[in-house]
Amino acid sequence: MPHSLSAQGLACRRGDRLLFRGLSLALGPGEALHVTGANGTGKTTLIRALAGLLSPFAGSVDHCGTIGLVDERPALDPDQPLGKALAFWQRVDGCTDPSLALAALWLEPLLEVPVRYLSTGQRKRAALAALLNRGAAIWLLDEPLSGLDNAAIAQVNALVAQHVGDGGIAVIASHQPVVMEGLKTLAIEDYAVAGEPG
Ligand SMILES: Nc1ncnc2c1ncn2[C@@H]1O[C@H](COP(=O)(O)OP(=O)(O)OP(=O)(O)O)[C@@H](O)[C@H]1O
Repeated sequence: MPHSLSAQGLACRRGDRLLFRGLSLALGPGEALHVTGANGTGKTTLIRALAGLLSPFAGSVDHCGTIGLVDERPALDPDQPLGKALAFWQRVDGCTDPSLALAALWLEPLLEVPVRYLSTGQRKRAALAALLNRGAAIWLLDEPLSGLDNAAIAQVNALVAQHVGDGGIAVIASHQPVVMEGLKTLAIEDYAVAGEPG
């Protein structure tokens, strides 16, 4: 069955506040969506709902294909050298050749460095390498460009474009511009609940 990700009539609340409602989307192979919105409007909440980590208040999410999530939590053991921390996920994800991901994100010189010593941008690149190694069809990326320098931003844009060009699906929540042909956009404010400031 082809990969897909969809949401119907989604409403999500955090605490006692309804953030958005009536949000529907449908993505198939080779489609990408840029989720935009001011701080606190619910981009992270939407990504977590799409990942199945948060139950929506109303509506539903369906997907077909493996999900790979990158968010502010890199899920890499801070006490391990980067190479070992990544190797843990390589075993979990059944990745036999991490060399492409390490090269694509310029991580080879950092493999002996404990994760806790990595800079913000280096840590983000490491999380993206783990995503590449996962081989997931559906990428859910929450602020994947934050903390990255210009070269890394260009590289991540290229990697996402390549993933989508290869038939993958990507949802990218980002304040920064995402450069990709055919990219759809979802402004989360369009689904904000009236009288509920962000
Ligand atoms: N566990 C929680 N309990 C209560 N409120 C929460 C919780 N987590 C988040 N919120 C609130 O929900 C709102 C949406 O948060 P969310 O992280 O989804 O926004 P965002 O659009 O991703 O923001 P940003 O651009 O700053 O990353 C915010 O007002 C936030 O304070």
